[in-house]
Amino acid sequence: MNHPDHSSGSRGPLRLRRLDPGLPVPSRAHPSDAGIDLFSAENCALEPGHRALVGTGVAVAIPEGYAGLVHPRSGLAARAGLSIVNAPGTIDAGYRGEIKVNLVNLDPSEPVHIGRGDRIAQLIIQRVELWDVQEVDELDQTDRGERGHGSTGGHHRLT
Ligand SMILES: O=c1ccn([C@H]2C[C@H](O)[C@@H](COP(=O)(O)OP(=O)(O)OP(=O)(O)O)O2)c(=O)[nH]1
Ligand SMILES: [Mg+2]
Repeated sequence: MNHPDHSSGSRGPLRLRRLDPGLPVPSRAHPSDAGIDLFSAENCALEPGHRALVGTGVAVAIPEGYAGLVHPRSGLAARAGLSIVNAPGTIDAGYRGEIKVNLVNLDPSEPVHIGRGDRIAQLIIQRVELWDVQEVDELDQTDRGERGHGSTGGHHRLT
């Protein structure tokens, strides 16, 4: 069966520069995966609760109207407690610097060792709408109104 190629559409592929040619070009592990896996350009050790801004050795040119979101990888999260402080990190369309990942070790007792070349995060490119902001005196009335932060209940065994 033929599968149409939705990988790049008419906008072309994501343009990426390797700032560190010793690392492979980031790619999807499977053709239909959402995330492009990003490599660590560094070796680092993270003690429990500690964080580090880790380079990926790549810069990208995301087209206007899109953003890059840097998400954690679930395997490393489950196995080692590795996450990202600002998950998901936002890569603006105009940004041409190195993508960096603010890794954090959420394991309570074990350090996490990151090796150069390890896949530490995944980049997801999403369409975004670029809204202007207009200040107003009144907002429209809705059923929810100002109720939030658990106002609908449903937290098992919490008051
Ligand atoms: O995980 C991340 C998040 C951001 N960035 C880069 C790309 C992004 O376009 C830029 C700014 O990110 P953001 O707007 O989230 O940070 P800020 O603290 O608001 O910085 P700025 O004042 O530069 O906008 O930093 C990364 O490399 N990795
Ligand atoms: Mg900003």
